[in-house]
Amino acid sequence: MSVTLEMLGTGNAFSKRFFNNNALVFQDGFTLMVDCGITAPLALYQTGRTFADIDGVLITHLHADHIGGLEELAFQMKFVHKRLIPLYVPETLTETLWENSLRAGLEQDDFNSLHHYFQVIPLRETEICSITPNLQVEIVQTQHIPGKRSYSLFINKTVFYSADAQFSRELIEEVYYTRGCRAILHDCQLQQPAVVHAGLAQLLTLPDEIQQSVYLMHYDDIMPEFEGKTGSMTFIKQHELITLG
Ligand SMILES: O=c1ccn([C@@H]2O[C@@H]3COP(=O)(O)O[C@H]3[C@H]2O)c(=O)[nH]1
Ligand SMILES: [Zn+2]
Ligand SMILES: [Zn+2]
Repeated sequence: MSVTLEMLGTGNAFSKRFFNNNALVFQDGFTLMVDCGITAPLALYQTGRTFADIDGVLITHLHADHIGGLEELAFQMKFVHKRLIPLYVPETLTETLWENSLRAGLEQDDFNSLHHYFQVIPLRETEICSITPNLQVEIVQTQHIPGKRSYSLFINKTVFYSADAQFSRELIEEVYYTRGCRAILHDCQLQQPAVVHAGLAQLLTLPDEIQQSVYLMHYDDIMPEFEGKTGSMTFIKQHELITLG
C-alpha cells in the first residue's frame, strides 16, 4: 500500500534555508502532518495551504522544530476553522506536551487541557494505529537525546521515518531486512561530530543496497556542498511529492 508524502521542510532545528523537518502524508483524501515545528505555519502557507487543509497531526518528540507550531495550529483549529482534529501523540509524551509546553499559551477558563483543542489519540509501541483505511502508523522508541523519549515511525509497515534519531546500524538493518522497508527516511547531520542525529559518515557505512532505499532529511544548511557525496542515498527536498511503499 503506497503513500504520498511531501516534506514541508527538510532542515535541521537551526536551519534558516530549509525549514523544520516536518512532513505531509496524503492518503484516502486525508492529510496528516507529521510534526509541526516552529516553521510549519509559514511552510504550509508557502505551499498555498492553510491549517484548514490539515486533517490530523502526529508528533514524534517534544523539540520545538517538531512541536513549535502546535499552539498556532490549536488556536486556528479552535477559533478560525472550528474543528477538533486528531492529535496522534505517543502516550508517554502527552502529559509533558501539555504541562511543559502548550499549557502556558493555550490554557484559559474554559479550555484547560489538550482535549479541548484536539481529539487526542495516544500511540503505543507495538500497536498499529489506523488513521484511514489505507494509512497505518506504528511508533518505535529510538535513541535521540539521553533521557528524552523520541520515536520513529513505520508508515504502512514498509516506510520508515526516523524523525530525530542517532545512527543505529542494528535498527536500520532490522528495518530493511526484517521489516522489509524499502523507503527509509532518515535524519542526517552533515557537520561532524554527529551525536544526537545520524551522521552522513555513519550512514555512508551502510551497504549499498540499503543506501538505495535511504532518503536523507533534517540536514544542515550546507547541504548543497554535499550533493553527489551521499553514496546511493538521496537528499529529499522540500515540496517534492514522492510516492513510497
Ligand atoms: O544534547 C543535545 C541536545 C540538543 N542539541 C541540539 O539542539 C537541537 C534540538 O533539536 P534537534 O533534536 O533537531 O537537534 C538538536 C541539536 O541540534 C544537541 O546538539 N545536543
Ligand atoms: Zn529535530
Ligand atoms: Zn529532536
